Amino acid sequence: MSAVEVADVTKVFETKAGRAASTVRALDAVSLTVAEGEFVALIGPSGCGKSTLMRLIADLDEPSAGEVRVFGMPARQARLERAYGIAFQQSGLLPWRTVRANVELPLQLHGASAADRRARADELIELVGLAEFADRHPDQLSGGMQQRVAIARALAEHPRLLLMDEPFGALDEMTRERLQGELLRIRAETGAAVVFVTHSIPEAVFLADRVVVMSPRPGRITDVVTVERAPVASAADDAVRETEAFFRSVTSVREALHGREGAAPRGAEAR
Ligand SMILES: Nc1ncnc2c1ncn2[C@@H]1O[C@H](COP(=O)(O)OP(=O)(O)OP(=O)(O)O)[C@@H](O)[C@H]1O
Repeated sequence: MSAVEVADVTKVFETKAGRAASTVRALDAVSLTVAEGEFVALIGPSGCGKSTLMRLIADLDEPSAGEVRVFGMPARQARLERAYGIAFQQSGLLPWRTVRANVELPLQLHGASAADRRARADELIELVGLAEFADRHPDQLSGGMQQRVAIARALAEHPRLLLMDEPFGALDEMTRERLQGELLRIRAETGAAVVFVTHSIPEAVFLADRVVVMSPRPGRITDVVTVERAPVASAADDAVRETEAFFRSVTSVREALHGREGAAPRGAEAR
């Protein structure tokens, strides 16, 4: 079974400017399959529909045509069964709650006992390296630490899928690279599939098994680059970033994104 199956999905938004109504075709016949445990990065120019696609997978909006399935279920059912965790660019933490209380929130909303909540939250806070900060409030943490809390919260209910929309977009480069390594380590521990939106080619290549390249609006999938892995000890190792294999994959994604003279798009299938 696949983690995510997007089949021939089109999304058209109706917009109103004054009295005139118009439509925006954000996604056009997009098909994408993400296997269980697979890490897929979505990359493409601003406005090409990456966030729209994520919102459709998360059932925060509905496709105009086509179908989204998550672990074989309709997107609505997957949301109700809490089959995935979400971390978006703004960490979305509640400022009046401590780190621990933020991580506990989804468990509390879904009726876990106080003792279970606390045990799970402490385990996750440890996993993201914030044990000393469990009783702090978000405004006492750096941006990178806040994102780690958001990731811990997304993992609270043992999701087999993480949906991440530019979660590291607002961070400085060093923090960002450190969190990328941490995300890979966490993913190796949890075995979760990840769909990850980014504007950064090196970030996509470092993290993903496959990089899905989208075209300017209306968003279509124009290329899928399978990342070449260098034979290093661990995928999360920073040394990966200096390997020939890494550079080759970066070049492949860059060419797919910016187009090669005379190269025709390879079609819309992701697999
Ligand atoms: N609720 C909405 N109503 C009308 N148009 C929308 C709505 N949401 C998105 N759009 C339009 O759909 C297109 C795709 O937007 P989306 O946010 O998915 O792009 P994106 O690839 O995530 O962009 P960015 O990289 O800049 O975050 C844009 O033209 C946007 O203006």
